[in-house]
Amino acid sequence: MNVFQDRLAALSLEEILPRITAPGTAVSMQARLRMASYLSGMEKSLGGLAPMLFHWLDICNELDPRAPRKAVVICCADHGVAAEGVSAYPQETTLEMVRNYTIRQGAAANAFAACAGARLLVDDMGIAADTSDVPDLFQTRIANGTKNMAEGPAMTREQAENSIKVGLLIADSLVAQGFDWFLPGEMGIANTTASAAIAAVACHKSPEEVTGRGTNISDERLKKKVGVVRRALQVNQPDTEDAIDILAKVGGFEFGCIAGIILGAALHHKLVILDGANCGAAALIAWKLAPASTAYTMASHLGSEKSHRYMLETLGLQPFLHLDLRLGEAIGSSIASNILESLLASWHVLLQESSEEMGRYALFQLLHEHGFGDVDITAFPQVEVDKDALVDHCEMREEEVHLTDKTFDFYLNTMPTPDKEAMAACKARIDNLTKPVDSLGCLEQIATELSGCTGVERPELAMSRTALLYFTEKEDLPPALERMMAAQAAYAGMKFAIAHLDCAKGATAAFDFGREESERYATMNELIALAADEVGDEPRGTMDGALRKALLREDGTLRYAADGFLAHVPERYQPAVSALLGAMIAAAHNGAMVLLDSEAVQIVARYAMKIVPELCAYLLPVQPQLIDLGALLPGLTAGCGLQILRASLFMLDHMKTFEEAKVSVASDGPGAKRQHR
Ligand SMILES: O=C(O)c1ccc[n+]([C@@H]2O[C@H](COP(=O)([O-])O)[C@@H](O)[C@H]2O)c1
Ligand SMILES: Cc1cc2nc[nH]c2cc1C
Repeated sequence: MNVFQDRLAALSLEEILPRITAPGTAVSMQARLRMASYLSGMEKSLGGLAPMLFHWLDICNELDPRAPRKAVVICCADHGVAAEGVSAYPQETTLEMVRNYTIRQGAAANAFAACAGARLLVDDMGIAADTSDVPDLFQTRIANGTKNMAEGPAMTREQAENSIKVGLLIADSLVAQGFDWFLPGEMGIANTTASAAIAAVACHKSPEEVTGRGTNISDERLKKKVGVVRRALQVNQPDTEDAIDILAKVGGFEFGCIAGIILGAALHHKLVILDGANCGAAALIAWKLAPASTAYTMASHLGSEKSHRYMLETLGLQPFLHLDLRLGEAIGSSIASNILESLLASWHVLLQESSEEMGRYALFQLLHEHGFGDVDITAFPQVEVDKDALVDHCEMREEEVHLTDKTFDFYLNTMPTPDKEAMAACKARIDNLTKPVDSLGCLEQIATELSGCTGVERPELAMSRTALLYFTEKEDLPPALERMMAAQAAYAGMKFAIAHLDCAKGATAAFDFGREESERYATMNELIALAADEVGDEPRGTMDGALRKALLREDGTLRYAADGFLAHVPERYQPAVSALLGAMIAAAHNGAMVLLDSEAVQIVARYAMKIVPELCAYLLPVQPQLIDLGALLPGLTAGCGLQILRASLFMLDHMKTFEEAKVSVASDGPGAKRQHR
């Protein structure tokens, strides 16, 4: 049964596709000007986030859009090629997972859609089993699974077109329900064999270059899978220039549906945040049908499937999350949506603040001079933000600071170590959550590390209280900047503390200041985020560069022994470096995990780990390890790191085990040893 059956014949792709055109750029031009005027040169500090924000403003054609309403759509289908033994799981896993999404609600898609505040829609595009008894399943089935593409076409041309039309109709329905951002995902045993074949054709690559491990299969099975992809291409000879031909011969119904959702989003000026390689394969189909559709998409992460890199290159998209994901289910896109949403919220606050500060006339003049005189700057809704409630200001004490009873030796001798038992139990549970083993990559690692720091087998979301400690020598931060940082921190759920350094007091006093403030916040927070900015009269954003130059060799290794490295730090940065050192040691000593905001903070942390090796287990570097945005605005990167960490806690909290959800476990690859029911 397909709820759209009666409407499919009336839709004509030939009529619809030419209507897809790229968004304009007028709004982002206005936004760029405003940002430049508000942040007076600091707009570069947003790194790659600003272009993402502008991208959405252009798509929706609004300078100050509302908070986005998000829909995750999981398109499910089976694949005849599963008969070739290309997956680590049996075909019935597709149906079992559909029950998991809808009835037990214990899959990754449930956890991460909740984390993103998104509505979850689960769609049957072609499961090879009866799903009539599954509640809340959107019935849009094209057929009971595709045919085995290693023996002939996976589907007919008509079925391929219909799967795209279903996606278009789903997009229409999402628009009618008021959704702004679409996050398509998929589930279907053996579908990474199909997406590899699509990538080989669309990106002009060999089967070896694009065939990955999917559900984490063994070397032996991977070899076989490469052969199956090769055979599918030889048998079918898909026409590179004909997207429908590619989809029909080596695709799957869920790929067609996602391609349709992308095309529909483009028609309605909505944003699609792409997920892993399977979404990439669908985006390639949409791109071949209507190249402008790609302008309505955004990449989230670079997944572990080999084809993903080539797909994004072909589409001209830049992923910014590096979480070693190999799952699908809109996991990367859910996290990305939170990060983009947080910037959108800060942008909104910035618009409010700055229009008050600069005066409407001055703003109007500025815009007018640049040819945007017709912008209605009075049209932005007002938000009430109590600035004082958002920011703590911490000052160094007036009297001369002495080392208190907690000496450096005291910290060194009493540093805690992570709870190995809790970590092992946490990891064993994660291995048995309903997903291919290790498929949530860094998220699994972060959750396990937090378990070690807290000594709790299953840390809860409530255990991610975070204080952002931002060390600065500046007396007066530009108000718009402070407001933006405060908004960003508030949105990420971090207590924002500005710790004012008085450099005249010297490095030892700064160390004590750092350690005391950090200790104070660590008693109330499980996480301490550490940020600092440039000091002295250097141009902005130079502390990273200065420390890199002073403390690292060309190849990125540490230049000095830990003992006395401070003497090699340029004098003006010594207080900040000392304060950071004190803060990270004191935080870890109190069992708090430390989020490292910038490259400078990371360099300090690498020296700190040489002094106190136990620190390693308590530190969470964010950029470029997890997120690659080049963002410099203090706290922004740490805030993104916190969103990633929180996502991992949603995983622990919401996901069910194979046993609990009655899902089949792996029979191949590393999962075969570690998963059981
Ligand atoms: O989209 C991805 O990047 C991705 C990477 C690895 C695995 N998957 C998921 O794993 C399943 C397909 O894996 P396989 O080994 O059965 O082809 C399917 O349900 C996908 O959602 C998805
Ligand atoms: C095997 C398996 C494959 C998946 N693909 C997306 N989610 C999944 C969950 C499981 C359990």
